[in-house]
Amino acid sequence: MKFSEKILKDSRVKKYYDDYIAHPFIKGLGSGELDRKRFKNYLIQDSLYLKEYGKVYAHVFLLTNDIANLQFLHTCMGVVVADETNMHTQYLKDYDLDVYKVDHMEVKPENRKYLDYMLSFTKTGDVKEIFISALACTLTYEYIGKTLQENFNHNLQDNYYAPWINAYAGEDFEDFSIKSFEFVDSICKDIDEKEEEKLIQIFLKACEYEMGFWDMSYKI
Ligand SMILES: Cc1ncc(CN)c(N)n1
Repeated sequence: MKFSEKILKDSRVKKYYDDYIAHPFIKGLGSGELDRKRFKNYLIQDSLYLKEYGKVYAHVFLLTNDIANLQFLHTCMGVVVADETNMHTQYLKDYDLDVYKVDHMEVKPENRKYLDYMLSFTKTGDVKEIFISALACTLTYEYIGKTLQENFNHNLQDNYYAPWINAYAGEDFEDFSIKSFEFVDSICKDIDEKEEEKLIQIFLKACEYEMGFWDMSYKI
């Protein structure tokens, strides 16, 4: 079995996925009833998150030598600092904000800790560890987007959060997620069980930080 399949089949990972779908912030996105103040809080923190998250991929880029993977890592940075950030820019207009104004705002501790966790692996220089620490970000959002699209399909046209849901449930993000898995499988093809478990622990810790991010966003 490929390592990416092992990650997805892991019962500890599945538990996080179920808990995200039950989270009030995520349920509110699906129903459209999430308080906009909470979403504003999320947008600000996530805009701050994305610009530093992009640097995690930039570190992997620097440690990579073959052109195919360099192209993929260039895409990763583009998804984060262009595509996702541009979506936030659209929403931020509703709050009389833009990413440049947000740039100088305070990074909340839950956000900072998650970023510092991922950035800590850039110091070890191990591509597998760095990339796996960043992977939960992509995979959990794809899962959340797709699940919300499936569960709330009947009322999405009037849902303020539909552009957010559709972006993460869409083909472009799915393609990004598939390519992320292919990259993981290529860099992890020779690892033993012990290293697999070490990397799964990193993935699980990132899942925990993702949950902390939803809690932080909901709390105002
Ligand atoms: C905190 C967080 N995690 C994941 C994603 C999706 N890239 C995001 N925008 N923000």
